[in-house]
Amino acid sequence: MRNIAVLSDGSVWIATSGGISILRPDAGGFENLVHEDGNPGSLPQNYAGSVVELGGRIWVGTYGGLAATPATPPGPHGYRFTVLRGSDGLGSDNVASVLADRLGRLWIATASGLAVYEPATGRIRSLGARDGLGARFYNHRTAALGPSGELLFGGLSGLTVIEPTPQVRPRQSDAPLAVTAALRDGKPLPYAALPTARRPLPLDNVHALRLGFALLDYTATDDVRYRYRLEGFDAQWTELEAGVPPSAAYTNLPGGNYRLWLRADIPGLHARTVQDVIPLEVRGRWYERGGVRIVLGLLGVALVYLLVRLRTRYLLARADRLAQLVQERTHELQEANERLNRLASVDELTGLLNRRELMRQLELAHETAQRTGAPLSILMLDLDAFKALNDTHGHQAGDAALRGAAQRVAALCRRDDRLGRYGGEELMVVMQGADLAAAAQRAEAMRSAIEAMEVDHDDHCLRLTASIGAAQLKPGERTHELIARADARLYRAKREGRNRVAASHVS
Ligand SMILES: Nc1nc2c(ncn2[C@@H]2O[C@H](COP(=O)(O)OP(=O)(O)OP(=O)(O)O)[C@@H](O)[C@H]2O)c(=O)[nH]1
Repeated sequence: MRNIAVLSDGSVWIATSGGISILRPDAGGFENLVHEDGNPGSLPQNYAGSVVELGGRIWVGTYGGLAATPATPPGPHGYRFTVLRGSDGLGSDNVASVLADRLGRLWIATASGLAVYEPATGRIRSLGARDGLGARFYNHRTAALGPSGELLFGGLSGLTVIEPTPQVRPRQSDAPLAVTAALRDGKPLPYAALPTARRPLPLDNVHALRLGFALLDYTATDDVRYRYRLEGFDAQWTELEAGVPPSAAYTNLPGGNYRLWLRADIPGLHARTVQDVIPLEVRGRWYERGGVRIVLGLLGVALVYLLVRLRTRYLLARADRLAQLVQERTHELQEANERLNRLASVDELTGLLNRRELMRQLELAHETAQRTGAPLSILMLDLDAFKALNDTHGHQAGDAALRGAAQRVAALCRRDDRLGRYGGEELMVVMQGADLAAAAQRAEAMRSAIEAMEVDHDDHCLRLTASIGAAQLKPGERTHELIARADARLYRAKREGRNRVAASHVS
């Protein structure tokens, strides 16, 4: 139990460390008021000390602030409290003691200062050294009213005695706020040249400016709170920490006329705010002046234009180079493809069409013949006794002979003919537009050209002959049937003694 107070309606309020218990003479038992989480109208904190009735309200000092509730009997929701806290001007939430003076004011001692509250105006004023207060920290429930109405509060550094009088008018200081030092680029300004509200500070080519300022009243300097704002430059006031010599600093201010607002807030029973305005005249640097700006702007535009032109030219040249490169690469690729196609369709040894290409050409000629009805004949040509030549003179001699025969036959081919190597030492000639008689006649010329051929190899003169089978496409016949017939005639030529042309079928 911390305190007992008998109120005007006869109820007894008992403040304890676990809330308030109320005893009414006409009712049995206690009504208990405690803090309830989530209920802002409940007691702010259970540790309660002082209970004071004043101005139709009951004031309860707690460790959660000063709580007040109407003294009239509670409504259906019970007592509902409003709270004044440290942030409202009490100095701390931790209320040590509360006393009412005979002028109807509440004096609230907290763990961090002493404040006076006027219920009529709702004003809270925090007392300081300027009001003659020597103590700062007050103990719990160490307060009493003296016989002449003086208020006594016990604190860590002694006893505070307050004699409340309605006409307390201590000597009021009207000390002004003034600039006490100025540093331009680190160089101090003589005292006589310090700026005032009527004497602007000229700033020519100054990078860094620092202005020290102070309230010219040196009682309880730590209580004074300072702030400043440069109109036209700062969006907000800059608050300075208590105890630090106040100063405002700026660097590289753009040219123009400014007003530096300085402000000092003095707390206490007679709290007041002092303000001063210092004009600053910053002359623009050479590049900030009108004409120079226009010239610089034009130069900038010209530079950007030049850069864009140069960049465009560079990009166009690069695009040209790339296009040229792409063209060169495409050409090389085309050539490579052509080479590949040639390689894919040409026989390496003889330089004639290879079998795959030969068959493709035969199919094309077959399609044309089918479509146009023009005759189509083929020759199957096989070198005679080629194995013996290989065996006698060697494989390379065989190759040379094969190449020689291919050249002779090629020399006798026409523009529309297609000559290819069908297999080992076997050649095929596709003759578009040639009937059997014409084909047989030209086969005979080829045979005789091979017979007359002499191939020099390793001091040897190689001679050889060839057998040829000729066949003309019959209506409706397929290519493999045509080849089979020509082949059959070739073998007949072989059977009949080689070195001859067989152009008709004799079984
Ligand atoms: N040097 C060489 N020989 C080849 C090539 N292709 C096939 N030959 C050879 O040609 C020979 C063909 O022999 P055969 O099929 O018995 O026929 P041939 O000896 O010509 O006798 P006939 O056709 O009956 O007159 C084989 O010995 C193959 O090795 C080649 O590209 N170069």
